[in-house]
Amino acid sequence: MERIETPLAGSFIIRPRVFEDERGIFCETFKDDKFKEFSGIDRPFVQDNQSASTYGVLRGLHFQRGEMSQSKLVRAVVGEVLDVIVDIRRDSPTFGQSFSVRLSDKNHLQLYVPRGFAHGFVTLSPRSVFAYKCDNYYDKSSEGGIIYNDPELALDWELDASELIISEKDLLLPKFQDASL
Ligand SMILES: Cc1cn([C@H]2C[C@H](O)[C@@H](COP(=O)(O)OP(=O)(O)O[C@H]3O[C@@H](C)C(=O)[C@@H](O)[C@H]3O)O2)c(=O)[nH]c1=O
Repeated sequence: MERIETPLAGSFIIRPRVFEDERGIFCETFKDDKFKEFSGIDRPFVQDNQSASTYGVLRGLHFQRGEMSQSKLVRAVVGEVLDVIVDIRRDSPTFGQSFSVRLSDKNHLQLYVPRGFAHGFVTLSPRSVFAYKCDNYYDKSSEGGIIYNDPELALDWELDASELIISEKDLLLPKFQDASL
């Protein structure tokens, strides 16, 4: 298991060691001690989530505010997604900056999304199963979001707009400038 830097302060990628043989593959997907070493954070993950999506499904950009903010450790168990994060911590040197990485069942990469980041992903394969750990519970009243195609953020989702499948809720999200962070 190794830690790979991203340009956004506090966020990093985890690459597990993958063992391959005639049966398939094996890899460790989470180790508490390694995670603490990589993140420097001693806070337990308290909720695991999973979603399944078809090609073109875009979920995001989401975050929870204040005391209910969540850090997430995300990965694609099946298929491939483009995962996108935006640093929305006003006091951060990388405030407003974004980073994206392809996560797949081939590269086995995981992305650590710190508290104070907006997060989203789009499915690039026919189907994806996306799994993530959260260090705070889901709280509907703390949910916030930013519209995926905000012109200021100018995120590249790699697919044509006509291919995207987005929930009504996500299509109504505000621009970055108007979002209550
Ligand atoms: C996220 C979440 C949703 N739900 C419910 C609310 C709703 O009825 C249904 C679907 O919720 P959503 O449409 O918000 O699901 P989704 O769009 O997949 O939301 C997720 O998107 C990605 C990008 C994230 O970063 C996650 O933190 C989360 O916000 O599931 C829970 O019960 N617990 C949860 O933790």
